[in-house]
Amino acid sequence: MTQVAPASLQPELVIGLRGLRNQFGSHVVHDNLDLDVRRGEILGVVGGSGTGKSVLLRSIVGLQRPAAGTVTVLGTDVLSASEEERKALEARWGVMFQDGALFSSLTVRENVEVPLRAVPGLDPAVRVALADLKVAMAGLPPLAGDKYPSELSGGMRKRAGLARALALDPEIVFLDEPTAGLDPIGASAFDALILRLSRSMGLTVFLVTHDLDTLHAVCDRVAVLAEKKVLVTGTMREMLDVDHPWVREYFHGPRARAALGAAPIAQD
Ligand SMILES: Nc1ncnc2c1ncn2[C@@H]1O[C@H](COP(=O)(O)OP(=O)(O)OP(=O)(O)O)[C@@H](O)[C@H]1O
Repeated sequence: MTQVAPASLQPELVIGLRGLRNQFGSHVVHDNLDLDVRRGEILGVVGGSGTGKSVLLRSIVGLQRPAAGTVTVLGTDVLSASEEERKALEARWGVMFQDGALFSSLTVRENVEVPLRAVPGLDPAVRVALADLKVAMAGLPPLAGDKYPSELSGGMRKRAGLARALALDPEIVFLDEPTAGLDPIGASAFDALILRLSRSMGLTVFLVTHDLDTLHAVCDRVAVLAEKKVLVTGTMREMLDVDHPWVREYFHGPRARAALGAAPIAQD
């Protein structure tokens, strides 16, 4: 008999996608896609190139309107939310895009201040102090706050993008390929930072990645995009038993074996 955990012990869902469909003209990217994300977990979203990982992220945060389906985030139906509800919701999540998506004419501190400017009645000196705190939390040296994005390395720009995503103390952060373009040492430092922030702040992390080392090092669960939907979700260990050509190739290939040998594993 299946044992059902009492409601108080069941993980709280912070994102629920049901029957999601995304298409561009006649090109269907997602069809009848379902996905749940639990509070406090780090979920890695993987899939072949063009399977729609970024489109999925964009449709959750409201940058891409799905053709069908529902998107529920923190209990709010995103697609039918009023402007006011959406604004309230956006204050509870942060997004870090691949290149950091920083404003080039603003310093790092000023970039991090941008979301804080929406907080009514926040004293400018407090805003600056909060921005400096987020810069430090993202692992940047204090002087980085005065620099312009063009003066930073790629890894530092990513950290600056993360600092901005953390500006409003979000409950969820969305990270689009955070380690792409980083050298292996920079990438593992970024992995460690994500893990530390998630565990210490109870952050839920929705992480699009191709990086097997990242999956091994930080992800509690993995969701595989294939055949226009989330084909399977589970731990890295569970992925090894999935009988699907792409999943087998990805999780059993030479790169996967190297990552498995190299990385400390965050889950069983
Ligand atoms: N604005 C757009 N207009 C038309 N087609 C788009 C648009 N955005 C994405 N697509 C298409 O949707 C598909 C999925 O794109 P997406 O960027 O989400 O893939 P991905 O899984 O993130 O790929 P990669 O791993 O290469 O980054 C691709 O075929 C892409 O060309």
